[in-house]
Amino acid sequence: MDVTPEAGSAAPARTVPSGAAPIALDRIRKQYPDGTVAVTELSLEVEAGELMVLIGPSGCGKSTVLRMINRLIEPSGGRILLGGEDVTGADPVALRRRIGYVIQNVGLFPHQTIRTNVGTVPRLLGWSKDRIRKRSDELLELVGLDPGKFAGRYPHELSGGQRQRVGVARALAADPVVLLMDEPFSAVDPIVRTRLQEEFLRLQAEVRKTIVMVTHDLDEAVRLGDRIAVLSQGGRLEQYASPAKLLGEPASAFVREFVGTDRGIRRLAVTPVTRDLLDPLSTVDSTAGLPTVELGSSLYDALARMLTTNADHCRVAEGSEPVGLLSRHRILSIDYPADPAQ
Ligand SMILES: Nc1ncnc2c1ncn2[C@@H]1O[C@H](COP(=O)(O)OP(=O)(O)OP(=O)(O)O)[C@@H](O)[C@H]1O
Repeated sequence: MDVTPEAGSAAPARTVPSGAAPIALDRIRKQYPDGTVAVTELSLEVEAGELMVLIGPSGCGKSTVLRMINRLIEPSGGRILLGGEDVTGADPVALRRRIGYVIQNVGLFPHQTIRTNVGTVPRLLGWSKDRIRKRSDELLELVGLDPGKFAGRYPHELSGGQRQRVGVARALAADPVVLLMDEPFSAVDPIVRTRLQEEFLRLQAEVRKTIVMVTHDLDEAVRLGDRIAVLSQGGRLEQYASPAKLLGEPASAFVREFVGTDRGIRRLAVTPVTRDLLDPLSTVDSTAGLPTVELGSSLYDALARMLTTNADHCRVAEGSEPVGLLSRHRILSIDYPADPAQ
């Protein structure tokens, strides 16, 4: 992958992985001209290569925060640091070339081919035609679209899910140090959405960008986020934590209500199968016919396998080696730490 940093890029030497920069919001504020205070004062940091999700009720300021990072919205106060560099006063157009942006419904140019759409930022950066073409095709492949089939098509000749992938390819084309995504998967139906999320996780494992994603879907946040920031009205930070911590230890009544009554199920999705939960294989007369899950897969997956096969146990393996048995009963009787706020 082309990781040539753009002139003026300030990604510091310590940035790991290369091609991604940490973001720090330092007491940023936004008051719109009509007096609405969308973001009161928000400070948080996103590590290089981390996927951070912003979530909260409608109107709490998520999109405002996101758009202040690429200065589509000018902050009223505070600082934004990208790779340690204060970009609050930087030229917004140059800044946006270092920051990929993916929005709902993508916003592809309808009269340009898919390849031309993907090459938008490289063209602005003055890359040669050959390099743009090569890069566009590489990106299309990366998001699972065969360039031979799709590069010459126009946006209306693609499905919604395919267009969304083109949007991601376009945002990644000039190898930005940060990717901002505003409800990127919400315009597609739930099945396509789940598939796009899975593909996106695979893609992120490969490109390891620093990503800030806005969503209103808690399941999406839990599935995709390394950390989740829950905001309340006025862009107030209620909690900033890993999905497991957020579901397991909501920091306030607001967060507890926000993560909802079905958080028990969601916690199963973020809790791995570990050795301490296992019984010996000899607990049952025969393990033949039992479903098998990998050590480290989620309790949710293990339970789902047992329910669909009508089994009370599943075999747990590490690679090809069976290491123990996990029972339904064990999963359902896990004693999570008490919720401190209850
Ligand atoms: N241009 C504007 N002028 C005045 N107020 C605005 C403007 N844009 C947004 N707001 C207000 O700022 C607040 C935050 O809006 P924002 O779009 O950031 O919220 P959000 O959390 O992304 O909402 P949603 O989930 O509904 O998209 C809201 O009260 C909104 O009405």
